[in-house]
Amino acid sequence: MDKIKVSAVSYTNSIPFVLGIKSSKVVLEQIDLSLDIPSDCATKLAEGKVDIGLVPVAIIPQISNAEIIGDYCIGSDGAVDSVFIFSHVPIEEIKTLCLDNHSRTSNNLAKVLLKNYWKLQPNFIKDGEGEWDARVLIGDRTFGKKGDYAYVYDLGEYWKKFTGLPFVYAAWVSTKKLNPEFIFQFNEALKFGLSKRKEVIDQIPVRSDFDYDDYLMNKLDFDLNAEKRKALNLFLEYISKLDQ
Ligand SMILES: C=C(O[C@@H]1C=C(C(=O)O)C=C[C@H]1O)C(=O)O
Repeated sequence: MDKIKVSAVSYTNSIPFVLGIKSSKVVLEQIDLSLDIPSDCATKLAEGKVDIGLVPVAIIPQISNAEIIGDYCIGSDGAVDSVFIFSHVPIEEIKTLCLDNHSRTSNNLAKVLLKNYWKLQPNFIKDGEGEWDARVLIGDRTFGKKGDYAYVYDLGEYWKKFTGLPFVYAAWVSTKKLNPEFIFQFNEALKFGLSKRKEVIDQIPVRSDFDYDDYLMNKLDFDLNAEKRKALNLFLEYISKLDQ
């Protein structure tokens, strides 16, 4: 039987999921797993190169037959500590915001908040396209960087201020009709990985400028509950009203 192709995010936030998957013999023998930056997870799922991806939620409307599977996601309820607008000037003075080429969700979250919460209209550029006074940065590349910028805006925190809701950055999405038994086993593997977070943290070399324990245990919130689904639908609605 053909293996189910799975792409997961290659960042620290996904280590518990990956550990859970790798610990499940029954899941492992049914899949081919690759680890990719979020924008590549998205492209691989959109192009049919994988059947399941831990994909940035912003791309879900562009994928036909997309179905969220399981009970877990990469989310936060307030500040997440790895999704930022880093700026050299106060937010209302930003002229050009450089987007993060690893991201799909957080680039859109920045656009949604700038338009609807801060009521601002800066220019947006891709990395490498020119000068900027502020940038979106996500994932491990943000660790230890907060001190490098005069103004730091955690987008999970501002989404919560704006809507009162938690946020979903990435979810497990499948494009293939999967056997419910496999989905159950996959979900159990994710749950097991999350239960081993303390062990995961013990394996990561300590750094003085980033608190892995606080990040994986408190800031990230992996439960795809009803509030997060509500937030996800609201976010997708806001994205549909952006002039892209
Ligand atoms: C919280 C995060 O969630 C992520 C943010 C994503 C995005 O902006 O597209 C996609 C996947 C997740 O890794 C993060 O990477 O810091």
